[in-house]
Amino acid sequence: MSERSQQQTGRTAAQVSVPAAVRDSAFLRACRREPVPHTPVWFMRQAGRSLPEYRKVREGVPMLESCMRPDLVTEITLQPVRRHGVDAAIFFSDIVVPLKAIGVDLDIKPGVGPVVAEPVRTRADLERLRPLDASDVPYVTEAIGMLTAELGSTPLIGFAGAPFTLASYLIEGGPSRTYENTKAMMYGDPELWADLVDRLSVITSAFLRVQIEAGASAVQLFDSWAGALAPADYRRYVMPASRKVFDSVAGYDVPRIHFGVGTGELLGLMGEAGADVVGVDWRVPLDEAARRVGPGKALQGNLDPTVLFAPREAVRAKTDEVLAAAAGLEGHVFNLGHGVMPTTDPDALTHLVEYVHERSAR
Ligand SMILES: Cc1c2[nH]c(c1CCC(=O)O)Cc1[nH]c(c(CCC(=O)O)c1C)Cc1[nH]c(c(CCC(=O)O)c1C)Cc1[nH]c(c(C)c1CCC(=O)O)C2
Repeated sequence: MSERSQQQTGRTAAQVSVPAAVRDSAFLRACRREPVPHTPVWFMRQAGRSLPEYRKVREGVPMLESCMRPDLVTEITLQPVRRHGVDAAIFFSDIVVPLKAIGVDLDIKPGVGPVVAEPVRTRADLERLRPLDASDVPYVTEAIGMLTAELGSTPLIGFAGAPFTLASYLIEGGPSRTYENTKAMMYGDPELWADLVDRLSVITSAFLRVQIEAGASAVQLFDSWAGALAPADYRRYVMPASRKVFDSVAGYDVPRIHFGVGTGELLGLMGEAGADVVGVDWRVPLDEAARRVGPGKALQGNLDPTVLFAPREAVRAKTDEVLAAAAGLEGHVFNLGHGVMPTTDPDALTHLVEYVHERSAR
């Protein structure tokens, strides 16, 4: 833990404690690979456009503004917990919120995603990326305080974007399918690239620590687009920065989850970067994923989110396949292989939570 954040809170990592009832939840037990009464379930993007109550409270409020209003953050985070009975809440925010908080000119465009006004391409551009401090994101601390009071024994997952995925938005200026400018910097100016992802690791580490110190009892590092990389390039250009993030929160009693899409070839390395739980998309069955990740780590996943558009019997059959592949794992957190799609029927999600609980009850 940095001296700076110790000064801010007057606490050391060992003094930030998770309440016993939260610590004993099925979700946190599964993350620690301990026996569970049932397989815990939560969904990436469980809060959001699939829920009519979300669309209602978001009416007329831009995405980034909603992330900065503790009353809205609290309400939106709680909505899927109330409706679906999931085993964990995920803090409502976005991976670009810490960048916005340090003054990067960006917006989240509906249906598009994050768009950066002036993409980062040169050494001079790096100067815009100063470290983040708890005082830059007071609304995060406030919202998490309100949330943990409401959530009782339900754990709250904090999250951040990993350096590679954040760098891709900053360099491309928005979403990309090819990451051509990102890779051009990575291969063409490795020193500039290393400086960029190092700065991002400092920002991301601070953002996760703020959430943990405010009461988040697990953290997920989203390297959503890392699947665009070959393993050797991931190891060389990305893993050191992600490892730095995981190391910076290693002293807390809080599991660290790492997730990306299309990362079948990277699962071992993503575990090695410092995760306690490795997230798996739907392309690799969980028993095979466990072989790739190796012992000592729990897995999270991995129902294809589009399965929820099929009839109930098909959803149940595909869920049984996931549970069967996970049967020999040391720890399993049920999730989708990527986020809930906005057009998903919310009742299908509620049914899925009930079904996983029922089928996995021990
Ligand atoms: C890549 C990424 C982003 N943001 C995030 C990631 C990593 C997760 C992943 O791989 O999907 C992380 C994220 N973004 C959001 C959450 C909330 C918590 C949750 O999972 O419920 C989380 C965990 C809210 C959001 N973030 C965003 C929305 C939609 C905005 C809206 O409802 O108006 C939500 C609910 C916007 C956003 N922000 C981003 C994208 C691609 C989009 C979607 C663009 C669109 O389809 O409109 C960047």
